[in-house]
Amino acid sequence: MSEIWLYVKKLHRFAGARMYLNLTTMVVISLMEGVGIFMLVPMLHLVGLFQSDAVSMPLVDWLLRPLDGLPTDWLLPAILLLFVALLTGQAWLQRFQTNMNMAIQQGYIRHLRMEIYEGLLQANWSFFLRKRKSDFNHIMTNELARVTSGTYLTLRITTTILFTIVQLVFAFWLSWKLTAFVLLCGAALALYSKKFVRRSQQLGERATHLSEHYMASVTDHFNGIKEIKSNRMEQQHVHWFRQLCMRMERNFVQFARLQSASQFRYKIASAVIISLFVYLSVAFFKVGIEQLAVIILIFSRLWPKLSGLQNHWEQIAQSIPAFRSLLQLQRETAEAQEGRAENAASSPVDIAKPRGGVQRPVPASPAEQDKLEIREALACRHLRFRYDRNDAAYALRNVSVSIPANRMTAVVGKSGAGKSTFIDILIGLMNPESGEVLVDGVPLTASMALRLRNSVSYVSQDPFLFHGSIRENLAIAAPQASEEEMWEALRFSVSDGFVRELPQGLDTVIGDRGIRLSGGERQRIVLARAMLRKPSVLVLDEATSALDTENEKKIQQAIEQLKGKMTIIVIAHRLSTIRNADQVVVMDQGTVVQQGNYQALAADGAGVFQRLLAYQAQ
Ligand SMILES: Nc1ncnc2c1ncn2[C@@H]1O[C@H](COP(=O)(O)OP(=O)(O)OP(=O)(O)O)[C@@H](O)[C@H]1O
Repeated sequence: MSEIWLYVKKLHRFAGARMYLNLTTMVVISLMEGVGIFMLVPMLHLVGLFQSDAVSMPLVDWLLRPLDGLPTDWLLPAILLLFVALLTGQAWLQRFQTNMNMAIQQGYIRHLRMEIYEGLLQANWSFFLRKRKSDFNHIMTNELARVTSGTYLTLRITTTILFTIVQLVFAFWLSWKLTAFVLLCGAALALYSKKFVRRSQQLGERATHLSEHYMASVTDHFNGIKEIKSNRMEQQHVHWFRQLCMRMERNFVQFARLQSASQFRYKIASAVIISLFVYLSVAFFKVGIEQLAVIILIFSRLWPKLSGLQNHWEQIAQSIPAFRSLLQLQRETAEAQEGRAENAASSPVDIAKPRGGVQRPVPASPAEQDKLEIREALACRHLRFRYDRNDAAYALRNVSVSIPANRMTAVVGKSGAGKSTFIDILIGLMNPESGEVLVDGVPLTASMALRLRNSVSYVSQDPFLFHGSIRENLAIAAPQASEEEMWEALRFSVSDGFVRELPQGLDTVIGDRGIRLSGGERQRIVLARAMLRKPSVLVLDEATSALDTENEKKIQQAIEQLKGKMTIIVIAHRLSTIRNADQVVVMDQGTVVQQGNYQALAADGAGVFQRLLAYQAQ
């Protein structure tokens, strides 16, 4: 339950006075409804249905006092007019409250979405290494919807309780004995219904687990659709998917059954209670017919609200696991914020939970565009790093390298040697377990790392393009870039030719992850995008691996023109591409085994580099 209150408090912080106005409006609406019910008595009296005098009813006397001086013939129209005015006022307020509710609810959803998304984007890279990406989709869609509807239901329960209290005050006024009797029955029913709430929570946990699984599998399957189709694995996937869908269906049906079973019992109980109630009123409490009519009216309005309360309660219990998942994610992202001082010392695997509530993501401290330029060298000393501290294997062991500014450094080595890990630490994406990164001799802090990355353009082995036009994919890196600058960047990456030939040129939509382009074309667009940022450090991690020799050569020449203007770090498997590097760093099993210029390393017969060259020459 504490999770729910945290989100109700968030709603309170978000909606502020509007939340109180909303609650107050609800109370006023229920008061008006109570008064409307009371007014039925004098109306029925005036049309001759009730024999006794209406003024024997408490409150009615007070309500009708303003009509005292009126002639008898005007009394009924006057009361009817009042009745219409009252119901019109109530309907207006109801409309106002519904609209306000919707505005608050939708605003709250947007607020939560933004909070989670910002929190995620500001989390450090180590956080993402531990997580399954589909879980974010799941939380941001399904779980967020469950949480917002759960929060809203909690508010509705609060207003229903307020409504109930107001109506009960009316009922107590009329007959405290009958009201106490109904309340006792209600309490007994609520106790009996606890088991339904418990079961709802269990089903909710299963629903969370299943839909998480569903989202992860669907994402995986469509990411791997080419393999599935090429290897004719459709049937296995369909069969597996059917099983999962059936489990989800069973879970939802079970929850619906649980709800209908609890409503069924409520309905039977209400029939028994109403019968007992009427019998006791007439046989024991000797309640007047007007009071009995009003009490029955009040309870007939109240009882569905009480059974609705039970229904809402079960739905809230069902959504508690979603509250937990969301809260857990927000805590973890808050803890993994980039720029937090403690991140500098923490490993990716031992993040502690913050005590108390969710922390508001702290915006990245340095100004967004504040760049950290390297004047002399980007270096590291005695770096050691493990992806998992429970694992004995180190991805980096005692790595010390200096990368001179405005020169080209190539990092080479066998697959798994630690090249990408080294670069990730160098640009401050991850923190080493021990050792340090130095920018011009100054140890890299968490906030410096953010500024350093403002100066870096990183092109990965797996180029990221989104479903949009080439222009949009370029502009995401440099929104202010002019058309001419875009073409210049495309010329650099030898992609201006093929882009010009596309049906809509720069405005051609390239499909999901750039699927309508070839692997090499995708790499070239991403390289152009990297250049548009006008970086002072360019990191190319196997960035031209999918290119044909001719285009790779052209790009290589273009990159060489950059020497002296920016710091270039190239990770390459094809060693012919790094012949003109100023420095080559050779890695093997997490350590730097050789360092020097290409020719010197190639001449070293005992070195790893010569063996790598020899393999490629075969
Ligand atoms: N996210 C991760 N979690 C756990 N271990 C990892 C992770 N990423 C890499 N490793 C391990 O760390 C070691 C170094 O990997 P890294 O990706 O840095 O090698 P690499 O030299 O860049 O390889 P490649 O040339 O194949 O890209 C490998 O043993 C790898 O299995």
